[in-house]
This record gives sequence, C-alpha cells and structure tokens, in this order.
Amino acid sequence: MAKEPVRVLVTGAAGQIGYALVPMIARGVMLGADQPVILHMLDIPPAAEALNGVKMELVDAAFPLLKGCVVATTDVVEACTGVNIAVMVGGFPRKEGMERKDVMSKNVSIYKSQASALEQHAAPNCKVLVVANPANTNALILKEFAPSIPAKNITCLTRLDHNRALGQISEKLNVQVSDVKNVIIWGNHSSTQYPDVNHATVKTPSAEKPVRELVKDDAWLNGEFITTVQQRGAAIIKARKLSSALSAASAACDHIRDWVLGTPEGTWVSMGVYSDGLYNAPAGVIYSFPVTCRNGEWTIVQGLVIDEFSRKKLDLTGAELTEEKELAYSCLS
Ligand SMILES: NC(=O)c1ccc[n+]([C@@H]2O[C@H](COP(=O)([O-])OP(=O)(O)OC[C@H]3O[C@@H](n4cnc5c(N)ncnc54)[C@H](O)[C@@H]3O)[C@@H](O)[C@H]2O)c1
Ligand SMILES: O=C(O)C[C@H](O)C(=O)O
Repeated sequence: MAKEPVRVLVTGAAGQIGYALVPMIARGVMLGADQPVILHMLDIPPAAEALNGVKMELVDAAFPLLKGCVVATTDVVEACTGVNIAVMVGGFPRKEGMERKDVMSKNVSIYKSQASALEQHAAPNCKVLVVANPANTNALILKEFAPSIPAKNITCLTRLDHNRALGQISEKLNVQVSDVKNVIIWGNHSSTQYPDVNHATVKTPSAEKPVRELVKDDAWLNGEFITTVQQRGAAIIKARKLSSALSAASAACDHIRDWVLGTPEGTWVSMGVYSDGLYNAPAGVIYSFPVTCRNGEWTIVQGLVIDEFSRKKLDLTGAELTEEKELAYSCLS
C-alpha cells in the first residue's frame, strides 16, 4: 500500500540552497524513494515571483513522489500548517557595513516569529532543521520561542561540515568516501568548530583501521585538516562568489534521512542538538555532537575519550556559542 505523504516545509525556498534542495526532496533523496511528499515553500514578498517560478519548475519536472499541490507562499501560517518536517533555510544575510549584532538582531526576530507559527500550526512531533546562519543560535531562538515543541525535535545543520571532513580524509588517503566514518564535528557551525578524527576509521580489505594510523601525519590532522574544514565555507564563497548550495542541500537531506530512517549500524553522524552539558559542553546551547539515530530519535554517542588537545577545542567553540547566545538575548531586550 502506498505510504501517506509527508509534508516538508522549506523556508527561503526561492534562494540558492532552496533551489538545489526542493528537487532532491521531490526525488526521494531526503525521505526515501517510496515516500510521497507534499512540499511547502516559504519566502518573503520580494521573492514571491521567483518562488512561483520554482513551483512552476517542480510541476514541469513531473516528480512522481510529489503529491497534491505544491504550497508556494509568503504567508508563514499557510507555510507551516500541518508540516511534519521543517527545513529552515530562510534568513537575513550579512551585508556590507553591518555589524554582527545587526545580523543577529534580524535573524532573532525572524526565528522568533517562525517559532510561534511552527508551534501553533505544524503537525505534532514536527522535526525541525535550521540551516540558515548563525545556524546553532537561530535554532536556539526557535527552541526558546516554541516551548511546546520538544527540544529534541529542534536541530541545526553541521552535517555539511561532517561531510567535508569525510571528503578531506578520503582525498588524503585516496579511498572511497563511503569507506570513511565516525569523524565528529563538535560545537558551532562556524570557524571555531572542531573537526575531530580521533575516533574515525576507514574500511580496508582486512579490517576497519583508525584514520590516524592510516594517515600517519598527525601534524596534518591537527593542523591543515582542521583549518581546511573550518574554512571550507569561506573557500567556497571565494571561489563561487556565492556560498555553498548543492553541498548544503545534500547535507540537509542526509541529516533528515538519518534522523528519520536511522543511522547505519556502527556509524555516527554530527548534528547540532540541544546540549544538557554532555562532554562538558555548555548546557543550554545548540552544540554539534556525534549522534546515532533510531526510530526517529537521536542519541548522543557517549563515553568517547577526549584528549587535552581536543578538550581545548571543544571549550573554545562552546565559549563562542555561549557568547552568541548572550548576543541573541541582548537583541531580544
Ligand atoms: N548550516 C550550513 O551548513 C549552511 C551552509 C550553507 C549556507 N548556510 C546558510 O543558509 C542560508 C541560506 O543560504 P542561501 O545561499 O540559500 O541564501 P539565499 O540568499 O540564496 O537564500 C535565502 C532565501 O531566504 C529568503 N528569506 C529571507 N528572509 C526570510 C524569511 N523571513 N522567511 C522566509 N524566507 C526568507 C530570501 O528571500 C532568500 O530567497 C544562509 O544563512 C547561509 O549562510 C548554512
Ligand atoms: O554562508 C556561509 O557563511 C558559509 C556556509 O555556512 C558554509 O558553511 O558553507
């Protein structure tokens, strides 16, 4: 019997990530090749015409999984009504001459009002993924202003950073990226994030071997590898004159797919989730941890040994998140 369609909201759908993401969702990349979807797309009034163009293209692509009428709207209530999954890509970008506080203030007000709309109109147990930057703090504001949505349902995207780390290791060792697993992104989706390979392994014909044993270059792993992953977003902007879009859209699909359908046995992924202080991360911020997913719920991988080098890096990115939280709260008052 055909499955019931799942309603998926994409905000900022007329933007460049939205344009890459909606066809992936409609092709089953996010929820599976047998899962029908109803797409809800939200953008702001100046982007209404472009949004309608995206809707026209979705119709023209004749995706078999796309059910019902695509909702393309500038009305946040219409967009949020009945959605099971919300991918929050819309936000206010930093413009020339703007201070960090100005950008934070715009995004705090967007995420505060969209939190209320989701809380009141989304389907019960709606899962939320925040992509728009500052992703961790936007997700925290959304959580604070949607108190009836369980905190465990509100996450932010660090899977792109996770995938970037896998990609760097696979290039260094000249192995398939699918044979590399269990890297970790700790903390903020920013240049203070800590890409950690201390527990990562590579599948070889004889056994799974630690990345450190195979790379045999701790100076590279503790230096250039980390900065390359931390700075990858900036490198893409420099090269494309636009921020990453296809890789961000693909990572958003990976994040939701693993959350809903489960992570493979023995594999963990990185997700920005509400911290209650595990691994001595600051409590009360959205912090990226290694997680496994089963039955639609994530669980932080516990008991990993954190060495002194890593400890400093976990603390540094945690301190930045605490600072961002304070800045966000100062914008509310
Ligand atoms: N977390 C990550 O890994 C990651 C990776 C790449 C980009 N990003 C972030 O994702 C966001 C989107 O990137 P993009 O390249 O698609 O940007 P974009 O500017 O192309 O698109 C953003 C869209 O959001 C819309 N928008 C603005 N305010 C809105 C609101 N209140 N409600 C609904 N829509 C609104 C805009 O009109 C625009 O169409 C940015 O904040 C970017 O920094 C995050
Ligand atoms: O939009 C950005 O600033 C970069 C983006 O978050 C990325 O990681 O590619």
